Amino acid sequence: MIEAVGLTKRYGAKTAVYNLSFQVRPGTVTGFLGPNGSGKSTTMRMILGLDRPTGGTVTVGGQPFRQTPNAPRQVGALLDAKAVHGGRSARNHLLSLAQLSGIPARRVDEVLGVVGLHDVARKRSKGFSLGMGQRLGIAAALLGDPQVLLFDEPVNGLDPEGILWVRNLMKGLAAEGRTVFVSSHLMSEMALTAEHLIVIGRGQLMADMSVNEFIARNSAGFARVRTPDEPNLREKLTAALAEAGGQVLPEPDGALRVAGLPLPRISDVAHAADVRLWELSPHQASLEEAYMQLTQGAVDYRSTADQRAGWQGGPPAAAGQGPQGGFVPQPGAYQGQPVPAGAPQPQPQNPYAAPYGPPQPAAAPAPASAPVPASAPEATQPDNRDHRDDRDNEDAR
Ligand SMILES: Nc1ncnc2c1ncn2[C@@H]1O[C@H](COP(=O)(O)OP(=O)(O)OP(=O)(O)O)[C@@H](O)[C@H]1O
Repeated sequence: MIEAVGLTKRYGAKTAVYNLSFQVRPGTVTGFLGPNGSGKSTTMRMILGLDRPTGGTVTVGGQPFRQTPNAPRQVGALLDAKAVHGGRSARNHLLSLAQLSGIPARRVDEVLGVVGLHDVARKRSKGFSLGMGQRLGIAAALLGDPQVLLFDEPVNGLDPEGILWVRNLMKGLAAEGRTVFVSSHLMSEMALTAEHLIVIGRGQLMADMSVNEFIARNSAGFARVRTPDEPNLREKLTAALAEAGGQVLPEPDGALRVAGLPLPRISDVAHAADVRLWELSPHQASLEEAYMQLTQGAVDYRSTADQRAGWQGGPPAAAGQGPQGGFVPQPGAYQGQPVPAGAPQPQPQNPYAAPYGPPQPAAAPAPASAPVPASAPEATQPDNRDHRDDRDNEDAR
């Protein structure tokens, strides 16, 4: 298990990570998400003892990484796949790592087989494609057969087959009871790979919960409604639903997406308007939409075009798209419980984002593991990173 308590990292005036507390448990893949510059790599480097925290602690298996006996056999990591001596062959690169940690040479050939690089094992890695480099980095992480694995953007540069391979590898490692902590920007991929998510924004914890709970809390549900294909029925229903307080959007296939009204109310409104329904189904947004919603205020770098357009997150999810591309009915407004008048609103999880979508019925209270920091960290400074000047990085070398 990885455990961070009050983890903080400052680089001069810049606060990269602030008061971060979380646990990464064995037996599941835990996704680590956050916008660019939110502190994911810094957190991973602190877990691995490569950066020293300014405050707080982080342990792996109960001990700080630097005090872990025979650490490469306990913890494996892929942080930067390019951090390889390009003049060496893949096999020699892994052999040198194995020798440093007392790992037998036969394990090198094993992991080359696992990552599918056996045919190019004797080729110099400087000729490797991005995807091959990622595979070599993953091989290095697996070398010590560790119980704890950290992967920073492991699918970077991989083709669809490689992405599928990484997904199955991560799940397989977790199924063996290992702790697997993986950062990624690919939401759809995370939805398929991770069961649990830790989301940070500007160095602070924003969410620590299962993928399903994350989607349920951070995206508004909606209903898909379809009328018979007869003149004016759709328009008539649209007007009646809007009158009843619903937000109605046309779907490309002729159906309507309705937010803000429970399913029974939609049915009653349609009945009163004398419109027959051919479809009335509950839907939930995708992980990507939920993520955009949660992190929209915590993004450091955004196109000026997005700012001019008042960008508020991604486009609505494709009709009926759940996290795995399927339908995900959620408890709430669309599952038959009427919304009581004056019902308490859920407490927003997100310290940055404004509420989005229609009001939802009262949600379960936020878990203790997802606190909103009481005080904001120092103002974000422009990215002026310079690893050459960073003493912690010098220590690590
Ligand atoms: N050595 C350093 N010196 C100064 N600032 C740094 C250093 N390392 C990181 N930072 C800053 O800390 C913040 C967090 O950076 P970090 O690389 O951890 O984010 P990230 O979430 O991994 O980003 P990305 O998704 O873009 O890789 C950034 O604003 C970055 O500029």
